[in-house]
Amino acid sequence: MLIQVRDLKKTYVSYERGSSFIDTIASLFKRKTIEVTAVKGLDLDIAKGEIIGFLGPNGAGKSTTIKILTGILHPSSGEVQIMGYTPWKERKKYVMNIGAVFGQKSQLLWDTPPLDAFHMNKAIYDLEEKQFRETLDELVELLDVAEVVRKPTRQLSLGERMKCEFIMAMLHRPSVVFLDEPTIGLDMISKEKVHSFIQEMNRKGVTFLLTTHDLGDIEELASRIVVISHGEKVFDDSMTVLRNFLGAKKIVYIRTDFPSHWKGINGVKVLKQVSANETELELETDQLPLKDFIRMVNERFTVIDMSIDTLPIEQIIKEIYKKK
Ligand SMILES: Nc1ncnc2c1ncn2[C@@H]1O[C@H](COP(=O)(O)OP(=O)(O)OP(=O)(O)O)[C@@H](O)[C@H]1O
Repeated sequence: MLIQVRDLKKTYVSYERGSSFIDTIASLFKRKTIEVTAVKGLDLDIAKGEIIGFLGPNGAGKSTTIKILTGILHPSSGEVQIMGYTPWKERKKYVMNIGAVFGQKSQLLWDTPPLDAFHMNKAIYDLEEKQFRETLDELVELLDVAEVVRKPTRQLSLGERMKCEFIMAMLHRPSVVFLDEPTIGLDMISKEKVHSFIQEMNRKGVTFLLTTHDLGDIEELASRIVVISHGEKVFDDSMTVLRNFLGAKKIVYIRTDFPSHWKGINGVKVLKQVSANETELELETDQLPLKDFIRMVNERFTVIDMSIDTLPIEQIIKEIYKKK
């Protein structure tokens, strides 16, 4: 295993501050502690080459976990082994092997071109000139930013800047890359570019842990989904299993030549009567298999139009969040 997390716990301890003057004075003598357990015994195994979609509602403990895995934060207890390193113990050596991209935080320098920041990283990571050149040329070509990297960062569009953030994170050829909301604020085309870049890097063997609230990122990229809620893992499996989480449900839109009636049919629920002849249905295929449903529809109605979809992933994730 490339990443191994065992019974990871993190409790933050803070002190309650009084709101009144008297409370403030009193707190100088006796401070009331507040404990928040952000991560409550997390186990996680990630193999080389996986792209993990790491999801959870606000306050679930995602950032806390990522901070521990990148070595920024010490856990309260538990073990983490990433490529043989314990991140918070051997941070200097460890960071040579990892990269990170934060959608909301820049690693570039505002007033200078990204190219200067790339050279700064070359010095920090002590990269050989030849390797640095080769990697830089490859990344610049892949992301199509030959002109962009020469302009001051403050003049770049968000999409251009994000591409440069990726170059910054990948120059030292890390094996594991942590992505935190890497497509936040990007338009569809820039998102696609970022997605295909991540996929290309993944084909070359890079493992990604992707934290995002954007389910488009997850659907496009993740080979496995890990969901945490209130500091505990509530789901860890493939996208296929996730899609079947609420049972084998399908959403059927159907337009018939005359008004259709669905009352009393086992496994069929009307979600929306779009118009007299158009209906949106939820089909429970455990109770009424798709082939039987289609046969029944053909016997009863003349179908003008029909579409059959899986449940929207948003709905499934919402149910998983509620699980805890
Ligand atoms: N430095 C801190 N001191 C005290 N409590 C903290 C601290 N950092 C985080 N917490 C608390 O720990 C819990 C988990 O927070 P965390 O930031 O890890 O969640 P998250 O899943 O990343 O949320 P979001 O999606 O909103 O970024 C929250 O209840 C939060 O208030």
